[in-house]
Amino acid sequence: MSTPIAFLKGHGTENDFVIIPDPDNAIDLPPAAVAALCDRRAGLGGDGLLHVVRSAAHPEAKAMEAEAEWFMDYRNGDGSIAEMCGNGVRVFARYLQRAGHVTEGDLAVATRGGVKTVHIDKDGDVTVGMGRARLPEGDVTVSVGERSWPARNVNMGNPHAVAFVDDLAHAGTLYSAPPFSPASAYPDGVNVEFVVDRGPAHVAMRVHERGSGETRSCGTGACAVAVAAARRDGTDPAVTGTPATYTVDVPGGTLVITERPDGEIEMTGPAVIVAEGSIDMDWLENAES
Ligand SMILES: N[C@@H](CCC[C@H](N)C(=O)O)C(=O)O
Repeated sequence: MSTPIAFLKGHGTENDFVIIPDPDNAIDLPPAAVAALCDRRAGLGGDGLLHVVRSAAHPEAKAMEAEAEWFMDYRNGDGSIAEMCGNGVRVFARYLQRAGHVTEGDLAVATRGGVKTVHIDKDGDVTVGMGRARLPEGDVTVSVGERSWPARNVNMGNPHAVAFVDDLAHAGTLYSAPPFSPASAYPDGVNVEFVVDRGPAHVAMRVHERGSGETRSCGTGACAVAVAAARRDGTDPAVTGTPATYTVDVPGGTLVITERPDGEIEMTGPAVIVAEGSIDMDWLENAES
């Protein structure tokens, strides 16, 4: 029998993750293994997987090792790779704190989207510096059934299409990815957010995530929504010189997003570890094949 490997389970506003601590990058995690672990019925269940590796031990992170000791090797629930996961990096930091690798305060985490600065409160929220949003030009239309809406392109390291709707129920079941046009708009796929207003600088969203389906939260998505809502409201901190803060309700909780005059975006919310255990390697090897 193969040696079991350790896992933890955590979530940030109910965007949930299987966490695999692997400082030396010794565990092979092909897409089929990730998908099996994230399966909610036959596996552990998760929107995605956080592979916790020292930057020095991972070829994609080696160049960041001087800035950040740890690399978040993030995978979507279907096994695909994504550039960035905003809730994931907050849960990743909470894991490092719990494992004793870091204490509360500031730390740097390497991601495929670059090095991110995270601030951990001992028993409270975790804040991440998400970098700047890019707002590529281009008209995109997102559809659900007979309804369609113009969507704003927002890139937070990963691609988002943000559509303002009258009612979040109009997004339907979101069992499959909402179609968009032109079809060439997102050659690598896209995360789609549906947004309604709740009050001044306060919105609510649902999201269909690339590689995971509908999730109960998406951190990069919440940042994309906050920026799209601010621009729609005529607010641009780079112009006013004043930070803009938006509250974004997601089905799994609330995230608070601040965009500063230099364009840097910070996101704050809870990050929780809920369980730890070990994975039966015979099961995993069978599940992969
Ligand atoms: N849930 C994440 C985003 C994860 C990546 C996304 N599905 C993609 O493929 O870009 C978040 O909290 O940002």
